[in-house]
This record gives sequence, structure tokens and C-alpha cells, in this order.
Amino acid sequence: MKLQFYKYQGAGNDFILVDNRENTVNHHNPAFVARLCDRRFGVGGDGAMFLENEPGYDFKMVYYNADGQPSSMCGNGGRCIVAFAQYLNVIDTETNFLAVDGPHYAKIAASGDWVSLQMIDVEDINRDAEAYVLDTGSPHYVQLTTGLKEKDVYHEGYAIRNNATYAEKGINVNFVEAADNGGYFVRTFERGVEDETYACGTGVTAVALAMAKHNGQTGTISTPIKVLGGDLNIRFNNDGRHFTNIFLEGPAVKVFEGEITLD
Ligand SMILES: N[C@@H](CCC[C@H](N)C(=O)O)C(=O)O
Repeated sequence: MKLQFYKYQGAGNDFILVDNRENTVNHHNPAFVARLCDRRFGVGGDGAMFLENEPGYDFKMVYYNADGQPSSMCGNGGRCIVAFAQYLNVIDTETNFLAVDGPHYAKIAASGDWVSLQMIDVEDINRDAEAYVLDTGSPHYVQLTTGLKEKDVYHEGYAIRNNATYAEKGINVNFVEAADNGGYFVRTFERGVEDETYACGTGVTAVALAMAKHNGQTGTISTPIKVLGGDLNIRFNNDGRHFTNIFLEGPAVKVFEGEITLD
């Protein structure tokens, strides 16, 4: 059997996308998805997504981490699947689709490669010593740091993700440093990839909210964030207790497409 796939990236967070509206691909197979995401034996990617039909919505996003396991929400993946849905003519420039954490609205800019994705509202931001811990669709640990460019993100992130508190369910670990433009520089160790990625959408969203809390900022806020793979922006409202109208914004680009033979 041949599988047509598409490769997208959003600020360097890269994904394999498959049009599964006809339900021809049985993706409930961790070894198969992990093999697709393998950078040496497969196509390569931080995750894989299947675009499927869903009554009442434009489409459904089915997301897997690179380890082949289904996971919680992927923000950059969400932006990429929206661009993919436009490429497939499933949507025009706006969409309402269903993901694992519920319904999402998104809008594609006229340029075609900049996607604004509405994220779930957030109420609870907890503390773990100096770090902030919150769920923006996926669980995140946010730690302010210095010297981030030189930081050993793999080993420090790995240690936090695997400590006694987080080992069982896992967590994504974000290190953050203030940047000159009033925004932040962020590097993330991602659960399910078990490595540093070039960007994490739910991660930078968690950082923007945690930093607003840290700085006591309320009102309508827009936070530019630099990651290894480019630039993202998060805008939201904070009334001091609830974070609402949260939008993750950034590039979503088709890199290549191809066909693989499945044995
Ligand atoms: N890359 C993602 C996050 C994907 C899910 C994450 N690895 C997890 O399992 O929590 C993003 O852009 O949000």
C-alpha cells in the first residue's frame, strides 16, 4: 500500500500530515507512527497528524508525538493542520475544527503562511518552587533562567521531565529568558519527542501566560517569543484570574510531499 504524506513546519516544529478523510489509514499503531517520525528510518518529524472528517466541524485533528503515542494538544501542529486543510480546499481562510482538547478557531492571513490559532482558556497556574506549571492543552513547566543560549536544555529538561513529580505522566519543560524586544527567548524539551525541539506552541503559550502572572500584567497582552526555529506571538486577555482569547500566531509552511510504500 502507498501512503501519500505531506511535511509541514511551524517555526521549526515539524510534522508529517496525512489526509485521512476516507479513513484508509489505521494509525492506531505506535510502531507505525514512530517509524514515520524516525529521522533515519522514516520521513522524520516531531509528530504526525491525520486530518479526518468530524460532524459539526470542518475537520478533526488527530495528533501523535514522535514516539508514536497519541498525546495532548500540539499548538504548532494545530497551526500546520489548518494550513494543510486550506491546501486540501477543506477550508478557506477561517476554520472551526476539533482537536483532543476541544474545539479550536483559527484564521489564516492573506499571505497564506501565517496562522493564528485560538487556544483553550486557562485558569490555573501553579508553582513548583520557582517554576510555573500550567496546562495550555498540554502540560508545561516554565522556568526563568539566564544564559539560555548556552544552556544544556536536553540534560536539564530531561531531568525535570523524569523527576519523581512528573515521570509518570511526563511534562514539557520550557526555559525562558527575557529578550531585548520586550518579549522572550524560549527553549523547550518536549515530552513524547524526549528531546529539545525547535519550537513548541503550547509551550510558548504557557510561557507568555506565566510571564504575565510573574510580572503582574493584566489587560490585553501581546507577547513576541523567539525560539530556535523562528518567531511566534501570543496575544490574550488576563483579568487577573482567567486567561481568555488566547491566540498562538506564527508561520505554518509546507516543506515537501511524497509517497511511501508500507510493507
Ligand atoms: N509541539 C507541541 C506540543 C506537542 C505535545 C507535547 N509533545 C506533549 O506530549 O505534551 C506544540 O507545539 O504545542
